[in-house]
Amino acid sequence: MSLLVENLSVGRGGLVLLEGLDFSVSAGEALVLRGPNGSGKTTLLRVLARLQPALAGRLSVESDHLAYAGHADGIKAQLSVAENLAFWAEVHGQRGIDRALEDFGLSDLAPRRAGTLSAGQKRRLGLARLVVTGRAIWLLDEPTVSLDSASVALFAAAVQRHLTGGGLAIIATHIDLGLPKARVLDVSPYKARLPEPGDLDEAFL
Ligand SMILES: Nc1ncnc2c1ncn2[C@@H]1O[C@H](COP(=O)(O)OP(=O)(O)OP(=O)(O)O)[C@@H](O)[C@H]1O
Repeated sequence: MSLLVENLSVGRGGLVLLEGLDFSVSAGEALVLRGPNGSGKTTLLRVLARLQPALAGRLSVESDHLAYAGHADGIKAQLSVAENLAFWAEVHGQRGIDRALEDFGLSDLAPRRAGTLSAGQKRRLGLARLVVTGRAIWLLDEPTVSLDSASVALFAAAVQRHLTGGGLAIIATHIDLGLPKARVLDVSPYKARLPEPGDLDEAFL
């Protein structure tokens, strides 16, 4: 199990944001993406998750192994916490939600309608979804937003268990997750050069 990126360029809205990215992540490893607001971390994660195409370069990963958690929690408000997780488990052909409930401190909230959860509880449910997918490659965008320090520790422990079990994780975050062995990739050096006025074709001026 691995994810390999070679000379990758990514962008949004017609602009190249990052170019020349080269990295690989293997089973058992976590890669933390860092960089200022707007530098392109979300865009990179969306490309890795195959939600949008790369502009250039190569991405080698098996799509069937990907689990993406973006800014939206993807929670069904009318269903209970347990029903949400059971739904996602079934979608991914998995059984059993107890470990996900325990990992994210949701056991007591299992019967609660998800729409009534607090922001941090919703986020924990959104992250617990990853566990029930049974997928090996977690792509996580700002996973700790709304989480208190105890919940950040729960999340870090869940990621560590995932890595120990042979999974891998790529995580965009501005905070220290407390994952001692995680590698850090600062995307800033890969920032694409903006086109100079002289680069524009006269026909378009
Ligand atoms: N749908 C879109 N259309 C055009 N531009 C976009 C779109 N989405 C994002 N952008 C722009 O792309 C750039 C990169 O955004 P991105 O969300 O990838 O950055 P980020 O590094 O994840 O930022 P943050 O740390 O704030 O989450 C930003 O300038 C942003 O405004």
